Amino acid sequence: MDEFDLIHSITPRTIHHSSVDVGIGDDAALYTAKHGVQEIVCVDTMVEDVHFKLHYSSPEDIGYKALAVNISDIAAMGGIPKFYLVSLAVPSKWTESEIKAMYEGMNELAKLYHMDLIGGDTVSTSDKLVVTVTVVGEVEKGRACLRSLARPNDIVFVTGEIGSSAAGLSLLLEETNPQNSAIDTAYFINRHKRPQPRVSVGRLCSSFKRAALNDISDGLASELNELAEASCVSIEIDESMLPVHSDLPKLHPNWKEWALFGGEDFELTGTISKEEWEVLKQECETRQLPITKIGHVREKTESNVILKTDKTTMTLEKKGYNHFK
Ligand SMILES: Nc1ncnc2c1ncn2[C@@H]1O[C@H](COP(=O)(O)OP(=O)(O)O)[C@@H](O)[C@H]1O
Ligand SMILES: Cc1ncc(C[n+]2csc(CCOP(=O)(O)OP(=O)(O)O)c2C)c(N)n1
Ligand SMILES: [Mg+2]
Ligand SMILES: [Mg+2]
Ligand SMILES: [Mg+2]
Repeated sequence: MDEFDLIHSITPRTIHHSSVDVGIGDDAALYTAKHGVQEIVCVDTMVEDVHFKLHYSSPEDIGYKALAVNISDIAAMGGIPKFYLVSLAVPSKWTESEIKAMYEGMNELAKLYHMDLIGGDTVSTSDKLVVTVTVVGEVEKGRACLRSLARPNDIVFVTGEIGSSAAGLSLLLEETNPQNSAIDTAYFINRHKRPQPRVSVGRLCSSFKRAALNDISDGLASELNELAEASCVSIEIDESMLPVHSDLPKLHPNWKEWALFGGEDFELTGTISKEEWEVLKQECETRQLPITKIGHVREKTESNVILKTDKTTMTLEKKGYNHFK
């Protein structure tokens, strides 16, 4: 396989945004930034055997998720994703058609969000596949949903459902073997392989006076701790209010661990004032975007995050996925 042929073959024929002055083909990309908006830039890497295994992930799945997790970070800022760059370290055993299939997976999402591939890098590696995606997006000036914007008495919410991705991973790794054949295991596996970034909810949140957001990559507990730390507040959530799929408890007795610490839900969790919550909830309902109140924000105490169950009240530690633990 020739590196230059590959680059040529993945170069988009059409560009959605006329603000792209130079895309793939020069030393760097050029685009003209707009007035009145802030540019958002984020990058996330996925590594074979750390983020996915090849025996259950197709090249399309890998490409899809590598872009999805970055779009999710743009969503968590309340922004619109616009451009992406892809850096690949590919083991020599990969064929050109497998690499192109990875781009097909990315393209599925890029089409949905009218995003343009504007650059990247390609190198060979002797061992595992490494995919790094950078996404550029934008948000109206001053409207980003920063982690530091939570205030006492705010409502704490989460979109969609949590724990399903971790359940899917557990099924894929055959750590969970459901006895109940009525459970749609493919649903959970799909939630793990094909997370749906919550751009619409992020955009709605950015239209309110003040909303804090974080996307759930490392797990709800970890992300709520980050929100509490960044805003110098404490967050109290109620276990009985956590939105989970009705089959999740049937899959494993430890399903609550999946919901709180599993991660990779790529849902949004955040906070908003009580008054604005009522409007946000209504707007989400109208658009059929699932969103659930799970607790509220308090003045800072020793515990950053407090979990209330029917029996106890405890500190919810910043436990979850951690690359160096
Ligand atoms: N190796 C690194 N060098 C510089 N900044 C980093 C590095 N790793 C992470 N960051 C920054 O630290 C912050 C938290 O990163 P991370 O936990 O990966 O966020 P997320 O979960 O949203 O992807 C982000 O602002 C990110 O850009
Ligand atoms: C084979 C395999 N083992 C474990 C996991 C679980 N896992 C890997 S990384 C991760 C956290 C999210 O990834 P990270 O690189 O921390 O993304 P970021 O927080 O930067 O968005 C989780 C839950 C997985 N997806 N695949
Ligand atoms: Mg990251
Ligand atoms: Mg994030
Ligand atoms: Mg992480």
